[in-house]
Amino acid sequence: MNAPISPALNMKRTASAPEASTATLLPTPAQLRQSVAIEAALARQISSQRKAVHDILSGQDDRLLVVVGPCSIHDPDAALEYADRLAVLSEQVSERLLPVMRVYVEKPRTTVGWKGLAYDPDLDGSGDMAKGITLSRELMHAVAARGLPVATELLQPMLAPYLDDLLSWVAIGARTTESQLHRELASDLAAAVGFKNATSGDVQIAIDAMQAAAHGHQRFAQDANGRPVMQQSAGNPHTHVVLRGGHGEPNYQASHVQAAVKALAQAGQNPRLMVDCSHANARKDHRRQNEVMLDVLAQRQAGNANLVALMLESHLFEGKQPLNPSALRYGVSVTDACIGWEATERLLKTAAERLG
Ligand SMILES: O=C[C@H](O)[C@H](O)COP(=O)(O)O
Ligand SMILES: C=C(OP(=O)(O)O)C(=O)O
Repeated sequence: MNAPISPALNMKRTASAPEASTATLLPTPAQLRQSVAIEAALARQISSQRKAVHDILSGQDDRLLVVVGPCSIHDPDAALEYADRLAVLSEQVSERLLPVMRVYVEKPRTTVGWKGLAYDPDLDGSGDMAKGITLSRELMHAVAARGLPVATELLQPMLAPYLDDLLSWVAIGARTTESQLHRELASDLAAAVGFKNATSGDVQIAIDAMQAAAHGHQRFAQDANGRPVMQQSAGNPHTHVVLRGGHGEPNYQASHVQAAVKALAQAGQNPRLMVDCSHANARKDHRRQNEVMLDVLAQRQAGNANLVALMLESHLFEGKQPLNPSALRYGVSVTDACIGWEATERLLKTAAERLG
């Protein structure tokens, strides 16, 4: 397939879709957890990295949590080159920052579009999900094995048991924070969860989500062998708001942060939060992530201790490209535009210096 994924192509696919729906069996979570197993030492590393994230969110560790990496993964080799570089940089800034790598294998779409490595690893609409979830788990394992904590957005609750033992931080995205299913899922995770404000800019839904996720829930789930179960979750006390702007308007400035912190305090929730330097906070222009980050650092230097975390969308090379499988540039995003590696390195070193 040579054509990029475009609305026209998606319409063509819909037109040629089979009249009756079809089903293809996938491996169970237990099968995949066995074939891509976590060794005891890696399990200990992930457990201590989760605790480090929890400690930042509770104010016991005053480092800055930085969730950084590609908008989406479409090429595991490029992702691993990125991980190698980030692992070296992490060592250099670890006194003041805790970098966590974005390994995003599912993408929520505003309408239609490529939905990520887990859904379509061959980037051609063939939808080889068995390969997609295997590659996703292998990649997360390889990133963790390089010593990096792994972050992802969990979108399809059924995918969580394939991946969640590898995760140190989880996003519930702007399009799903209000969803009861995603709040229930968050209540059952060991990793910390950041709830994004809505695409409209509504922050209250993220605060409501924190409240809902802190509770135990009885929820429909599948066990490791894929059987349906009634799962009783314990509730997740390690959640926070992510300010990502809304409807093209930023919400990272001091007045927005102050308003969010006040609303969190009124709801009796953790006031420590993350600013996403990308998305509507950057008005969808990746180059603006720089100014968002510098503003947030200045707020923190001015004494706002509730700004404990940042998110950056960054890849090996700057910008984005159309998803054309036969003409892809290596290390460039196929979803939202990202800053390149040099800018990423500069920003993380600047943050470490300013918070030193
Ligand atoms: O972070 C990525 C995108 O902003 C999100 O997946 C929505 O993408 P879309 O509006 O291109 O569908
Ligand atoms: C989809 C993302 O963000 P949001 O939910 O804020 O749009 C993302 O961070 O990749």
